[in-house]
Amino acid sequence: MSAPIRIAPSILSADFSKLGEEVRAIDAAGADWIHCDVMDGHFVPNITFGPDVLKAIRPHTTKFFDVHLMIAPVDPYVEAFAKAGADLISFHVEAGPHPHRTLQAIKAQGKQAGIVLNPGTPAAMVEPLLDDLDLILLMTVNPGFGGQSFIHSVLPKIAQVRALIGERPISLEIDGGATVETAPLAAKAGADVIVAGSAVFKGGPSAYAGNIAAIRKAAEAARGDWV
Ligand SMILES: O=C(CO)[C@H](O)[C@H](O)COP(=O)(O)O
Repeated sequence: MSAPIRIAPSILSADFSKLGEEVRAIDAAGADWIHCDVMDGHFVPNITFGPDVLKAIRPHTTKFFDVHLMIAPVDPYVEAFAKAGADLISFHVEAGPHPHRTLQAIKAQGKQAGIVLNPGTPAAMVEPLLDDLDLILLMTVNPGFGGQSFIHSVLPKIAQVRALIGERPISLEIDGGATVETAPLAAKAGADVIVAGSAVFKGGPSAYAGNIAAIRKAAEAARGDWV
């Protein structure tokens, strides 16, 4: 039996002038997780927010905070993001030479841990880490900006990672360019968590519930029976 598809709106596409309100709106609209994109202007060519902003929005929802660190180095900031309210912290395997050490640091904070692979990074990079992971995030755009187009050549890697996961309780998330057209392709290949920014936030708050429901319906209809 496959896990249900979860939709994780990326607040990168929210109105930053009223983030608390936006988080409440996507919670009410049916978001499963809240995806928080942290960018440092060094690992990726954009800057978003740090632990203080995460802490400020945390009281606005009880939903699962899925914190995606696009930063290097990672280890000096793990504790701050954990204390700010992250439920899961993911980081890029490309961000440093000691991913296993970083996973241990996240687990030591009592949080779930995830590893992220850029589109150009092979599936095999997750293999030595499988027993320590709660989530694998495959980027379907090059990280740094919302509103980019889904990179279709990542689809075979989604299937490869799904096969590597086997029966382990690891979520397989995709991030970037997810729409009602592309989310089903990812779900069919093996993804069970869909991050979507522009496709959720387009049209303003009155459209959020419809946008989330449409992505969920399309992905659920296409998903594979992986486990
Ligand atoms: O991590 C990200 C970019 O690095 C974003 O989460 C991602 O791009 C989502 O935005 P969109 O759905 O608009 O592509």
